[in-house]
Amino acid sequence: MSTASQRLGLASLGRVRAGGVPGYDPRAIEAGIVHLGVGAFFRAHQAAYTHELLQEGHHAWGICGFSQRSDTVPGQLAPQDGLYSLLVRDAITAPRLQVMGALRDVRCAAHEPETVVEKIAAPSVHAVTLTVSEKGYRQDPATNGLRIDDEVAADLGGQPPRTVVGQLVRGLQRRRAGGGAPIAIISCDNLTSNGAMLRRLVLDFVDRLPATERGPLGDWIATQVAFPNTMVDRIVPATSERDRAEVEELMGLRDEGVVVAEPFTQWVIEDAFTGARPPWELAGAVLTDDVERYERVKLRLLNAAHSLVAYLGVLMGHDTIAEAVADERIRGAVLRLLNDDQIPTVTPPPDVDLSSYRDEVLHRFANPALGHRTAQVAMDGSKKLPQRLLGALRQRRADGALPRYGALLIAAWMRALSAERADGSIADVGDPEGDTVRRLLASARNDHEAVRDVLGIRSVFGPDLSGDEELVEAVAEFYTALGRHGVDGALRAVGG
Ligand SMILES: NC(=O)c1ccc[n+]([C@@H]2O[C@H](COP(=O)([O-])OP(=O)(O)OC[C@H]3O[C@@H](n4cnc5c(N)ncnc54)[C@H](O)[C@@H]3O)[C@@H](O)[C@H]2O)c1
Ligand SMILES: O=P(O)(O)OC[C@@H](O)[C@@H](O)[C@H](O)[C@H](O)CO
Repeated sequence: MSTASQRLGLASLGRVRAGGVPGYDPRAIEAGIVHLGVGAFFRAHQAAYTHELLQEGHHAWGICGFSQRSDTVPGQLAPQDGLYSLLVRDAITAPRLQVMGALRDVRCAAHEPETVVEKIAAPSVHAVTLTVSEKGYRQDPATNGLRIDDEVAADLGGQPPRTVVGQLVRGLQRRRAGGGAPIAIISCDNLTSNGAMLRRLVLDFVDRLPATERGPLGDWIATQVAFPNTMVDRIVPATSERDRAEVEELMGLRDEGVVVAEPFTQWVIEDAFTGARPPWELAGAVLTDDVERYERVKLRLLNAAHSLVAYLGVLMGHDTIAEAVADERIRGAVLRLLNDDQIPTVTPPPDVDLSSYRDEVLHRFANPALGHRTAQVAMDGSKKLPQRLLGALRQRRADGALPRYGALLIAAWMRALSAERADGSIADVGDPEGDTVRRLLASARNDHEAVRDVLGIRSVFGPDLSGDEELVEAVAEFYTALGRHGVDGALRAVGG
């Protein structure tokens, strides 16, 4: 019974029954890193690399983490002194459990905006890492600059910062005023050129400040603040109550902050720093001048395939990615998407063989122990498809090819946002453009018009795709087939 177990924490660390515990004293660690967005991925990825550094004696690199909006994670971790366990699961071996001690302080930025600013400004901090999801950056796809909504406007007006970019700029502003030690801001979200994009948003915010407030801040950021691009990879599903119960059983202590991950992990970081940095290469990270090619392979192969598995899986009633990819029809479609439409658009780095990469991705998706839900991967498609699919799709169109499986992926996303369940209600996988898409679908006179209208959402599809008649026709064909004959019918149509 969970109520009988003592909670994981510094005082109970000696009673951990199974699994590794930190080989360092977490109380002796200094927080040289600030992290924004203490979600599941960060705890299984960047914090796990950092934990390895601490194991090696690099004790200046603990992490002070901030959740952005809700205090759920601080509520789970603060009573545990920042300790949590990582449960690594694969199909064959028994799960491996490790208690992580890198997170030395965890707070909610919405409740303590001033503390975020203070920590970013602290001279002992040399890096800020971020996993705030695609949405968290508030990029305006039309301009590639910042989308000025009410919260950004409030941050620009000098309110305690609520947005990620506002927090960064106010922290950097204070840092400069306090001596101006260089720092690295490291986006770890699945976005194309994530570092360059974040730098642009930060400088855009600075440009919009009143001149008296701005001063030479922009010039200082341009020279003293590094925004390395990164490619991050590890499949980390949302933690379930079953995961927590399993860890409690194994460890003999209750851990509310458990994260679950696959064994595979990869972190490629652009070697472009202006000051001290954590030596993450000691934990297996790759520092390179060429992140772009790794990132493109990952987004266009792994993430695009993930989205297709997720949407077809949702439509066919498969709850998990592993179940969906075990379905030969979905697996076949994913292989065609990769072979026909995506692989021709990437030039891999020298150490990556695309066929092996593709096969490994499918093998990773098939991991039945992860329980990664199709609905989780399907969420926020309008923010993900541009990175995963639309760049490759435009490239194929410029080459004169019609990426039919890419068109199927768009049609499946549209259907997943609007599919009718058995009880007549409309499925909603969660997407910032969900209401817009459903409104456009409801008002169109036919499927062709519906697709043209949806591809006319410029913030997702840019100014060009709704005018591509051949593409609109292909998406409409699969959209109709999905509606009339289900996934099987659409796969027959796309294969023909
Ligand atoms: N989970 C994975 O397998 C995985 C793998 C590679 C990369 N990533 C990246 O990490 C991100 C987070 O994934 P996760 O699994 O930790 O998800 P999660 O739901 O556990 O955490 C999401 C984090 O993003 C923050 N966030 C969400 N919307 C925001 C908004 N509008 N403004 C500010 N912050 C916001 C939340 O506060 C939370 O800290 C993904 O979006 C992706 O870019 C995840
Ligand atoms: O994290 P998201 O929501 O951007 O995308 C969902 C998954 O495709 C993604 O998290 C993958 O699991 C991950 O990118 C693997 O490294």
